[in-house]
Amino acid sequence: MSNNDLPTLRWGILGAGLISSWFVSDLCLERAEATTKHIIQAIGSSSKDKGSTFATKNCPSHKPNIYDSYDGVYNDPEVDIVYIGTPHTLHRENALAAIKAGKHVLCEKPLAINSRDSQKMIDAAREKCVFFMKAVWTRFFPIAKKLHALLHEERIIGDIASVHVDFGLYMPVGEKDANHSTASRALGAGALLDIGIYSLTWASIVLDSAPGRNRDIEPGLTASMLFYSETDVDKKVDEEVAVVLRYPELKAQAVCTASMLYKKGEEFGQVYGSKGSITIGGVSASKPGFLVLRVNDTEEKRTDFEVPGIGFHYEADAVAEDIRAGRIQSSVCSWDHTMTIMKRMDTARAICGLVYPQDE
Ligand SMILES: NC(=O)C1=CN([C@@H]2O[C@H](COP(=O)(O)OP(=O)(O)OC[C@H]3O[C@@H](n4cnc5c(N)ncnc54)[C@H](OP(=O)(O)O)[C@@H]3O)[C@@H](O)[C@H]2O)C=CC1
Ligand SMILES: O=C1OC[C@@H](O)[C@H](O)[C@H]1O
Repeated sequence: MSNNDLPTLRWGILGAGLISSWFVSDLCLERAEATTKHIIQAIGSSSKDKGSTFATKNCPSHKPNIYDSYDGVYNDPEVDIVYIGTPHTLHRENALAAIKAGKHVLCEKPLAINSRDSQKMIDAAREKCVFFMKAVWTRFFPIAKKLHALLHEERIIGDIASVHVDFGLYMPVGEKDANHSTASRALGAGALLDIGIYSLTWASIVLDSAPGRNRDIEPGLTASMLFYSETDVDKKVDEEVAVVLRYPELKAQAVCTASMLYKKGEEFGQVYGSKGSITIGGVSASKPGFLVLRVNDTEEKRTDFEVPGIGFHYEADAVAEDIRAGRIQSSVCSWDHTMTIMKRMDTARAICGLVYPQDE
C-alpha cells in the first residue's frame, strides 16, 4: 500500500529549530510499515522566511501554510494536531494555547519545567477532551517493547537487581551561546531535564512495571548534580547529574546518569538480573539500536533493530492511532507515566537545589 492510501493526520509545527527538522523529515518518509499518512499542514516560526526555508529543506513534497506566529497554527482549521518543538520553558504556554484552540498536542520533552505545570497542561487537555502527550519518542521504538517482553514476560535474566543508564552528550554550557536552549537557565537548560529524562525513562521501563512492584509506593530517590557554576545563580545549570532509585520490594535499584561533558559510547544501558544481563545500545540513550543478551553460561547474543529514518515516526504513528481510536492519552506514554517522571525530576532538583525561574 502506498502512504497515499492511509488515513491522514495534519500536523502544525511550532518552532523551526533542530528537533522540528528531525521530526518533520521523519514524518515525510515513505515507509512500508506506515499506518498513517502524516501531512505537514502548517509551520509557525518567528519569521516567514525561516519557516519557508525550513519547509523547503525538511518537507519539500508538502505545501504547508507558513505563519510568522504560533497563533497562525493554533487558528488554522486544517491543523489536527500541534507539535511543540520550542525550548522547554515555552511548552506550557504553547500547549495551553493549542489546547484552548481545540487542537490535539504532541509536546516535546520535558513536558514542562516542573510537575505542577505539567499537571496544569494535562488537566487542560482532559477538560477540552483533546489528545495530549509528552514526545518521549524512545518509548515507541520496537526495541523498548522487546526489552520489556524479555525482562517481564520471558523473565529471561531472572529477578532484576539493577539497571544502569547513562546519557552522555558533549555539549558543555561554556561552549554554547549563553542564550542557546541547552545553555540558558532562563530556557530551562540542564542535563537532567534535557537528557537525564531518558535515563529515568529507561529505568521506568525496566522497573516500574516489574512483577512484584508496588505502584502505591514511590521508589526512594537520591540525587547529585554538578553545576556549570556553583555560585552564579544565572549559570547554575546542571552539566552532570546522577539519580539513584531504590525499589525495596523488588530488591532492585536504578542508577540514572546524564552528562553534557562527554559523549557516551554506544552501550548506554545495562540491566542485571539473577540469571544474566542485557546491554542496551545505540547512537544515544534516546535512539536505541541493539540489545546484547547474556544469560549465565550461554554465549552472548546481539540483536540489531533496523530503524528507517531517525525513528520519530514510531511515536507519530502511535499518536495517530490513539487519536483515531478516540483516546486522549497515549496507551504507551500515559499521563501517569509522564507525571511520575516529572515528579522524580522535581525531587532530584529539590535535593540538589536546582531552581528555575518558572518554579517561583
Ligand atoms: N526528542 C528529541 O530527541 C529531542 C527533543 N528536543 C526538545 O525539543 C525542544 C527544542 O529543542 P531544539 O530543537 O534543540 O532547540 P532549537 O533551539 O534548535 O529550536 C527551538 C526553536 O524554538 C523557537 N523558539 C521560540 N522561542 C525561542 C527562544 N526564546 N529561544 C530559542 N528558540 C525559540 C525557535 O523557532 P522559531 O524561530 O522558528 O520560532 C527555535 O528555532 C526542547 O524542549 C528539547 O528538549 C530537542 C532535541 C532532540
Ligand atoms: O532529546 C534530546 O536528545 C538529543 C539531544 O540533541 C538534545 O539536546 C536533547 O534535547
